[in-house]
Amino acid sequence: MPLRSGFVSIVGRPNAGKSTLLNALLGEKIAIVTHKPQTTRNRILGVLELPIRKKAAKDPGRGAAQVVLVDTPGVHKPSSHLDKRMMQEVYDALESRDVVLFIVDATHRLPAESKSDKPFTRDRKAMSAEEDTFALSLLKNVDSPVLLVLNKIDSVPRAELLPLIAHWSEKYNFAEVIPISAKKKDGLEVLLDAVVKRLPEGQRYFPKDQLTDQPERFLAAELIREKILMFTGEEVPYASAVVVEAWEEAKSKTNPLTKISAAIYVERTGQKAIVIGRAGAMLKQIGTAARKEIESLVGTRVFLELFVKVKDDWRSSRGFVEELDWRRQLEEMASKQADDKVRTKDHEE
Ligand SMILES: Nc1nc2c(ncn2[C@@H]2O[C@H](COP(=O)(O)OP(=O)(O)OP(=O)(O)O)[C@@H](O)[C@H]2O)c(=O)[nH]1
Repeated sequence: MPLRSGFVSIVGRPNAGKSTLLNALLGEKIAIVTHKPQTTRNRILGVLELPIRKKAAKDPGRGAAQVVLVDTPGVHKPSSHLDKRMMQEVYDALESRDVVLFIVDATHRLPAESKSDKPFTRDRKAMSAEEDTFALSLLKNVDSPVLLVLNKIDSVPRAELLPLIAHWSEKYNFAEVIPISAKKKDGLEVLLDAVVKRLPEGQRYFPKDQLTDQPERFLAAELIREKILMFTGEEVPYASAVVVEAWEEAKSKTNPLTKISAAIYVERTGQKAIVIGRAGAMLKQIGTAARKEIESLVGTRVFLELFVKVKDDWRSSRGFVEELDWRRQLEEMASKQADDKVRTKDHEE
């Protein structure tokens, strides 16, 4: 059976569980996850290699496939430059895709239910018709099949799923509806079957053993940002950005140590004080938690140095927001390396 391959974009409102789904499908953490909305800022590719699954009694089997998953920032109406950049990442991810997964949080109550006197718990917010309509509007020009993925079914009584499916199916002609729990890894095989059968036959886009297009250096920055999101409150998570400024590979083979130095940018001095904490306690907590995860990512001990810098209103600065884009940082690093090589050559001549 020939290989199937293609790009599959995961889109949906903030907090729907897109990054959790990406990590669950890959079996590795390549995207950070928090309970705070708008955690993901850039689109991230995850490459999933699927071997053949042989036919069995009740299983029609599945051919081999390479599924390139594209995680995207949550769909929201942009206000700052950062928001606009995040939404551009969503638009880019929707262009010429083979399949789109539109993921919704099944714990959100239907608008009709919201009017009832059932009390809402923190985890069961009402749907916002306006935000959902905005998210759906992005699918207007999508030619590829769109699957509706109802996530978080572990937290919703089964009986509540049918009205939810009816509600969404009225709004868009989804190719299929698939209930899952990304957190509990429930329904993922059914989802993959539905995806793979819609992919064209073709070559691999990435080498067989490549997991993501995002280099370790940038995932490390994301892991630091994840800890800031986890440990700080109020506006600080949204006003923070992390840039790895230096990365020194381990030299010793016997007891390898990777040295990393990263800057945490915030928008105001008050936020800087929060990130540093009393006697540096908060920064230490962020650093220790991030270091542990980076160590398991790179497979060596890690020395992590963190600095906190204030950049007034950086989210509204187009230039700075562009600089944060890791694809752009990568290009700049490559061109600097090329310049350095030329300079060394000049020197030798
Ligand atoms: N109960 C339950 N919670 C889930 C499930 N999937 C994700 N979550 C939780 O939902 C929250 C948001 O998950 P993310 O994966 O960061 O969501 P996202 O859509 O990538 O969010 P943004 O980056 O804001 O767009 C986290 O607290 C997850 O643990 C699920 O299947 N069940």
